[in-house]
Amino acid sequence: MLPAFYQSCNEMISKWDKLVCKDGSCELDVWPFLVTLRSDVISRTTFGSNFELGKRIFQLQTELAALAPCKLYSQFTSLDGGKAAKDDLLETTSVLLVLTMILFSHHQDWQARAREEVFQLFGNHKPDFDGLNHLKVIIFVKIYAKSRVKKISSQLAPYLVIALDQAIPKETKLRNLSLLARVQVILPILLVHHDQELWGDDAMEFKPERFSNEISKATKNQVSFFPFAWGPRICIGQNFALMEAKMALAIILLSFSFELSPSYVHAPHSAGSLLHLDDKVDSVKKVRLATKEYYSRGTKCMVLCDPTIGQVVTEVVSEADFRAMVVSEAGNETLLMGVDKGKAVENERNRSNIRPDNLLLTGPIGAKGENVDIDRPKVILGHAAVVTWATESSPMKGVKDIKESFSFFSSQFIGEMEITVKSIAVSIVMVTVLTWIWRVVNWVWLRPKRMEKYLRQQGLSGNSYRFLYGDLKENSIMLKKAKSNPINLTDDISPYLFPFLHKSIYNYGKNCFTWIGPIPRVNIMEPDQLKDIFNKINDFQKVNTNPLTKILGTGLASYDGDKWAKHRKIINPAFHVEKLKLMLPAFYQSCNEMISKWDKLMCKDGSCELDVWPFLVTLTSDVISRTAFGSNFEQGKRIFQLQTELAALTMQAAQSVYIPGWRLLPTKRNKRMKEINNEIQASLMSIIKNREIAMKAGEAAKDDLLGILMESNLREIEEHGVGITIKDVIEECKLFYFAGAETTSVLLVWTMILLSHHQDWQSRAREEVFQVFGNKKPDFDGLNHLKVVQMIFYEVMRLYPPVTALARAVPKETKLGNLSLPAGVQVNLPILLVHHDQELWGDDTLEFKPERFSDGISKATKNQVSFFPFLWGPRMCIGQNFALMEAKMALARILQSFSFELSSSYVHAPQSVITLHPQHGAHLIMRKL
Ligand code: HEM
Repeated sequence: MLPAFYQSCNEMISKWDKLVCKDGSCELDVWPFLVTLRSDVISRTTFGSNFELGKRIFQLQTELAALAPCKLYSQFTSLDGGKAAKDDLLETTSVLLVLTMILFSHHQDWQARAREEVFQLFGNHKPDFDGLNHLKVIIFVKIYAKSRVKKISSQLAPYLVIALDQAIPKETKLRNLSLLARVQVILPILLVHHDQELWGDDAMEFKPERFSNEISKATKNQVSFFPFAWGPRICIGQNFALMEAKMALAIILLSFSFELSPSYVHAPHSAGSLLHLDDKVDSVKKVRLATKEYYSRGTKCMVLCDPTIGQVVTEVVSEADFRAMVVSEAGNETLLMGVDKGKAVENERNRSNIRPDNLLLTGPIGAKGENVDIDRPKVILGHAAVVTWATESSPMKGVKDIKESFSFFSSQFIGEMEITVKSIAVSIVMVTVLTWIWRVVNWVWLRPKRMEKYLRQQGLSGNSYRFLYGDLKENSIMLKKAKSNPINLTDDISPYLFPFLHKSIYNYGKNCFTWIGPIPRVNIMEPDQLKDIFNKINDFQKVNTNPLTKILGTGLASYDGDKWAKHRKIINPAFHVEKLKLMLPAFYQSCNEMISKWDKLMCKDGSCELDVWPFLVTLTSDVISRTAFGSNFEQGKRIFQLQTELAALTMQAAQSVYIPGWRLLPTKRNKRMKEINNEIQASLMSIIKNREIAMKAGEAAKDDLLGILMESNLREIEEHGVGITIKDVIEECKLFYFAGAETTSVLLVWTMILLSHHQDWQSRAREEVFQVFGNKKPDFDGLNHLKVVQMIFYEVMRLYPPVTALARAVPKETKLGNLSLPAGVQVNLPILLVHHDQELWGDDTLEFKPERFSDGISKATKNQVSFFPFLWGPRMCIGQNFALMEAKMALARILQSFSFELSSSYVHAPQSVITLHPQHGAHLIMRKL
């Protein structure tokens, strides 16, 4: 970065060269040049461009600082914002340099020593890095500022006032002090730097020799010098700033000598949180400042008056400074500059009398000035000052009537401020509205059309995009129509469940695309492409269509990336086979309760007609209640009912176009969903809290899903410092409920329906169960040996997969085989359609033939990704073994106790409500064995 420093410094020196008069000297206000230098260096080193290019940004920032000091204020008090850091950088080094020049002007001996050192090291050569590191005399002291000014000392002596404040978030011990939460501590850097107890009687004197033996010697190893702050949050740009300042000063010293101009007014002050120098007049060679500079530039200026004598008494401050004061301090205690009556001056000639020790503080000035009690200003020290307004054309000299001057100020200045603020507000609203219009137009039209063109170029086909709704309307009409026609058990259910997709595939081929509102979804049915999608979980992410659906459960199933990996790692142990064994009694108990209920419903002839669907739903939710929470279903019943209701509402919501922000509207559905969610959260929270209390009381972690999850989380925290939060645990529990109960009851119900229809397979399954267990209680090993039952389950899930289709989002342009998918599209993974695909499964694909799986899945699929009821790859269902074990236990107990067949009242109507439900239930004739 050194060349950038050098170039910027040289540019400044060249400008000064041009300003020098014939006698080789000139009077110059160096401050603006040093500010420009600073922003030039920042522009070059940050953006690689020169200042001219960044000038606009810089101008805008300066204007912003003037108009919105409150904003700046807050930015600086929390030193975390990036912008704050940048503004910091812009100001601080210029302040350091200007004060160094002022002090060197006043202490010519040190200026000479510094110049000597620079000449010795560089002669007339360009300063280099090593040389700059060897500059010892140039020591910068006590002049660094970076936070908001908190207090101004009455003896606003030589340098700048500076303090850092630190908020205390919780009650904290500070040595022998106990500080309450929210108290703030002020670290008055300036006062510490000037403290006689720390620095001796000559604390206020300019003596760079203090630092001849490094800072630690000068401070006697105490924390008494911290212009760059101290500790872990020490200014990150310290070296940058010092190197830049050394370079600038070296070049200045090599080119010029300087002294104070007689018109120099020493008045360091601060505006907002930044340190500015007021009329910082310095001289280069023989100097004289153009005090009139503000006037000659035509800039409006402020004049400070002494209210007691009603006269203009002091120098101009910049308009920006004044705006800052007015806006930020309205109604609050205000810091204004004025003069002590005794030292007040009556005319311009004596302006130079204004010294820092004449400064005083005044009280509130009111929002628009109206409330100022001119007669009794709240004077903290000395006399109040009132600010009036002057322009080049009407400089307000010798204002007699303060009230007059004040109303002048109110009408002119505030009026102007209001207009400016109004026009800025209007511009902001306009820009915001235009941006939103652009976004909406892009979202509903331009982007979909762009993507459509791209997809067609890939050889993909589908309907042309229709405004906003895409294919949704047609889809919903077709779905309604399909539902009105009853189907038989042997019919293909895909046109019934997905009539629109079915038609699209028929019209455009398997790789067609459909429109989910303005988002195109490419259908993928080719096993290799599916494999790629399942493996590349970061390229193909979970779809984030409707935030409403998140209410159902955000847990593991909805995360991506690191969060997913972490949660999966913590939850995995809960589904370990060893843990499954421990859950078997819970499975057994729940199944037995169901069987007992059925027993009680039997008529005298030992048979009855029964809709088994609600019983199976109760069974699986009972199992998940017991295994997840160690409590029985009755306790979790409410949660389960609510989850079911929530699923139905979510499905409704997911079928309409997703409009951002819609879910926040207080529609009946949205309100109900929120209510349900809150109740579920509260119930789960109480279960988890009770568990925590028990664990704290020394009870061993339970062997249920929640206990194992909490234990695994604790282990993760011990090993890696962070685990998941209670809120996360709640989300995972909600997910267990939904993913664990719904899916398995669906598997069981279709199994019973299909076994009713295929009595031969029912007999074979029962035979196997009796062979393995007789009438005994099914055990873990035995369940693992149920081969026919396993084949039946696979075939049921092939024909009736509980999860019928999934989608994935494509966040960035991605290759998939020979396809290139643009960012923003989605891929559709139609599990059911792939499971029924004749090309993959043969002509008998729609037939119920469990024997396909007699040699396992890989043989049945010929090692292709053509069967994935639990998905495939790293995101495969975590509860697969749990579900299969539970289903085996249930079917074994049912087969041991009953035979069953379809009732004549059974209506075949599979319905996709997230999972594949039997719309009209499962009416069977059950016979006691
Ligand atoms: C027959 C029963 C089940 C079927 C067919 C099934 C199916 C699936 C499918 C297809 C996925 C992938 C979803 C996606 O990535 O979009 C999945 C994920 C998941 N399932 Fe299951 N599931 C069943 C039972 C269970 C059970 C009993 C539990 C827990 C008690 C469970 C817990 C989960 C979880 C936590 C995930 C998310 C995994 C991840 O994203 O890493 N599932 N399941």
